Amino acid sequence: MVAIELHRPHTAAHALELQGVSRRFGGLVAVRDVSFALEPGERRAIIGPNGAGKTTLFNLITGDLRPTNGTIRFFGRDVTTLPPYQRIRLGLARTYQTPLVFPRLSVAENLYLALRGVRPWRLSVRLPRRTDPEFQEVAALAEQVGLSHALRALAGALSHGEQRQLELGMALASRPRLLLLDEPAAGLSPGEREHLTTLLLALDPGMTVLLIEHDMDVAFQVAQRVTVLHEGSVIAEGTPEEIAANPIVQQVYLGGGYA
Ligand SMILES: Nc1ncnc2c1ncn2[C@@H]1O[C@H](COP(=O)(O)OP(=O)(O)OP(=O)(O)O)[C@@H](O)[C@H]1O
Repeated sequence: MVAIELHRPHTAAHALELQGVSRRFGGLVAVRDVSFALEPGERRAIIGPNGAGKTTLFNLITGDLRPTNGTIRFFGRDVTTLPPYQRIRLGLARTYQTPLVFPRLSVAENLYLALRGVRPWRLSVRLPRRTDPEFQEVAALAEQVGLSHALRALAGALSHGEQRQLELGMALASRPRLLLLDEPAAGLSPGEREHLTTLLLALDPGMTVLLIEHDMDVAFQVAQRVTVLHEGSVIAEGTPEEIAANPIVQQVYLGGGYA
């Protein structure tokens, strides 16, 4: 009997797939042979102690760094050698550890620029009027990230938590298929963290989200699966419950103190 193999890329179903990805800095291996895959719509957290390689891994996915070895695919397409802007065109968006907003512009202006950055609208810098469709989009984004009340406020005058909300809105402006969040809860008060968690849980379920997070409560609430990095390698992967109960994770990351 002749076996017929269907010609279909085996990775087509994955929103993001890393295969054997490594990155060296001289003699230091910051990321070592990392492989994992995210289903479309999946929420995944990457956790690990300081120096585990989380930021390096993020930069490899965004294209800010090139891997020394391995392959990275978005929706089945090999993007390993693509520069960041081409990955953005394929539907990638990211936020940063320190919110990247224009402090002297209003919330509406920041959101408008983010919308314009991804669409070839007219070159005018005039803000849209309330009756323009563009204004409706700005208002909808502001509402999605809980900033409807602050459309005219200067971004620089917002609280740290609100700046994170604004940055999230700016990242969502491109309607990304894959959203990377770099420590979204860093520096937030407990109340702000709770608010952010609610916003993240309300994101379009079709969008794939990968977040690096130090805050266990946020990571475990938002993510369906968690990948644990230690000294550049993946040491565990599973549901938040499995990770919280994993003795190796408790030992290396949680110091045995996590119940
Ligand atoms: N550009 C670089 N040149 C040399 N070494 C680097 C560089 N970037 C990162 N490293 C090293 O790689 C290792 C992993 O760093 P990375 O910042 O990715 O870890 P991390 O898990 O994000 O840590 P943190 O939680 O503290 O942000 C560290 O030992 C770090 O010093």
